[in-house]
Amino acid sequence: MRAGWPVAQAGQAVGLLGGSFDPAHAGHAHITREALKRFGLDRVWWLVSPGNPLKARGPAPLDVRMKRARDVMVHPRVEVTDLEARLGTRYTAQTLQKLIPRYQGVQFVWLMGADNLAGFHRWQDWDWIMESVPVGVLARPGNRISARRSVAARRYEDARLPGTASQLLARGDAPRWCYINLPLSDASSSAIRASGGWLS
Ligand SMILES: Nc1ncnc2c1ncn2[C@@H]1O[C@H](COP(=O)(O)OP(=O)(O)OP(=O)(O)O)[C@@H](O)[C@H]1O
Ligand SMILES: O=C(O)c1ccc[n+]([C@@H]2O[C@H](COP(=O)([O-])O)[C@@H](O)[C@H]2O)c1
Repeated sequence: MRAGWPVAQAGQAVGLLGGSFDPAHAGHAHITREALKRFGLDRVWWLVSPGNPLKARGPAPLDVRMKRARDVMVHPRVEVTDLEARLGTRYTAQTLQKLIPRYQGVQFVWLMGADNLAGFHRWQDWDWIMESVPVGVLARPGNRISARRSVAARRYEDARLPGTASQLLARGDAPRWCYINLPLSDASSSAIRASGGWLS
């Protein structure tokens, strides 16, 4: 593999946290540490997106967001990556379609905050994602009810693991997903941008 590609061994469980990270903040670091522990993951890779396909506004340059992300997330089992730029993908399903065969034997787990579960059914090939990798959802202030009532939560109700069984998320076949409660962080990139505290 080319230098710069993250490394994982067959048999390991790797969580993928995709985001614009515009900018990365303490909430991202918090849910990442929780996901490592609660979902029994070996590693987490942050996928710093070249640009969210559903957002009209372009983000700050990728190298600037990567640098900030590496400053915010310092952990021996977490890697900040530009994998989507390397793979030439912007949609999550396409990213997974390229990543899974590249890392044979690695069990990927898609991670996201509850706000993203609420709108997950608008993602490209979202049901393919559900059928292909376990999904770990992390509570976020204000999104509990919309996530619970979402199209994805209702369609895949039978595939939901209770929060008390979260350690099993990566240890079985998709579809399986798990919503975990955790101490909430109200940090958000949009609030940081609105306060002018980023790139000013
Ligand atoms: N405070 C938080 N609590 C739980 N999940 C979060 C939190 N902040 C971000 N996330 C999750 O992290 C992932 C990447 O988030 P993203 O880069 O979009 O940051 P954001 O703060 O949600 O940005 P924005 O405010 O611009 O929407 C998403 O799955 C999002 O749901
Ligand atoms: O694949 C899609 O259709 C899709 C639609 C919206 C968001 N995503 C992914 O969701 C992650 C969070 O996006 P964002 O912009 O809210 O940080 C990021 O990895 C995006 O690529 C993916």
